[in-house]
Amino acid sequence: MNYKIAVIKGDGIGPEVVDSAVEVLQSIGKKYNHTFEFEEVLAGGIAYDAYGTTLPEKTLEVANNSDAVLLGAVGGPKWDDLPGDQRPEAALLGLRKGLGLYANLRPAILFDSLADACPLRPEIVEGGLDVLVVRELTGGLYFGEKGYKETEDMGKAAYDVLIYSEKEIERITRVAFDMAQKRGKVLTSVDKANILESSRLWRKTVERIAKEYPDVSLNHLYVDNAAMQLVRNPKQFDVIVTENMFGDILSDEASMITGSIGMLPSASLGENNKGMYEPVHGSAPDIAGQGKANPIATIMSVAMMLKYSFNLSEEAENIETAVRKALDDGHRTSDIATKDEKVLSTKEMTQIILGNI
Ligand SMILES: NC(=O)c1ccc[n+]([C@@H]2O[C@H](COP(=O)([O-])OP(=O)(O)OC[C@H]3O[C@@H](n4cnc5c(N)ncnc54)[C@H](O)[C@@H]3O)[C@@H](O)[C@H]2O)c1
Ligand SMILES: CC(C)[C@H](C(=O)O)[C@@H](O)C(=O)O
Ligand SMILES: [Mg+2]
Repeated sequence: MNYKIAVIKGDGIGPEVVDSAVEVLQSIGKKYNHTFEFEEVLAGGIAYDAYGTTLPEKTLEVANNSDAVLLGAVGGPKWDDLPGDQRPEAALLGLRKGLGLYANLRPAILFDSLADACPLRPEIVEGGLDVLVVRELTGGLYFGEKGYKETEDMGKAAYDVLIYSEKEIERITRVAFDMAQKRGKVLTSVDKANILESSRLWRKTVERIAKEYPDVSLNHLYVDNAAMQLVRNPKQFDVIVTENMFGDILSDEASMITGSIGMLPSASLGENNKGMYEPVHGSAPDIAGQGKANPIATIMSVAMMLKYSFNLSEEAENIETAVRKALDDGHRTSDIATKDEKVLSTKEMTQIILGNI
């Protein structure tokens, strides 16, 4: 089969980790006789420098006309002083909204051989860890009305509105229940229903949808407690569903349990098979251009692309097995290396994984 992939490398370590993932896709293509056609387009700071806009129309058009999108990361100190709607990060939100990608899957899996890289005590993560964060991606604080206003006695103020409709909550809840049904059948919905009106609607809606999934056990946690429970006893979680901002924060926290944020992939999905695949981490300006970035999050993101957008489960598993073997054989980038382990560069780790495909 022929698959068209829009490639958006972005800023910082984005190009380094995307190059690794593209090589992995090419190798899978050769092995299984698929043609992956890549079209590179710009978004983020690099697009701002080239065209004066972080999300050129052509980028959205190519993304829309592709079977899937592969994205590195956007942003960096160079563009931090731009107005909010012109920042590189706004391009990412534009892509998510523009492509209708409301469901963000962020699986946090602790590989056995990385137990040493996990900052939690061994007995807390014994037997492995496999948590899926299902993050709502096109609503909430990120997309509500925002702006500035003058107050009477406190001077200038800024605001971001947190708004969720029932429909938005229903569709992400269904995605989470569907996922839980295929996994451990436990769903934890995370909100702040003791304070936020939007969370009270969230909880009520999740409970209503739960009636369609009697085989899945549902529980609710407030987000502050969920953040604590993730480090106290992460094994209690199977699937977590939550709104945009809480999901952003909890998935970074979950990533560290897997050893490093450099390990966590993601899939952003909508109503059809088209998805955008990106590592959970950012552009890591502190290590950009040094060949230090861990490419595994992006490589595992293309495994998710094969599974969710192209329905190529065997090929996806081949990538997962290749990554697992590289780790089992003791290969480490700097973020997951402990003590005296030899540290590999981005390219060296990629070569090891390619050798396992
Ligand atoms: N999806 C995205 O495009 C995305 C996501 C998060 C942050 N950002 C942007 O990235 C920039 C930097 O943000 P930040 O520093 O808060 O978060 P970050 O994820 O870029 O980096 C946090 C820390 O993790 C390390 N790290 C991240 N990815 C790594 C990898 N693959 N291998 C090894 N170490 C890795 C970094 O070196 C840094 O110390 C900001 O402009 C931010 O807005 C973009
Ligand atoms: C860069 C930023 C807009 C983005 C988000 O908050 O969604 C990032 O942190 C992520 O987790 O993908
Ligand atoms: Mg984030």
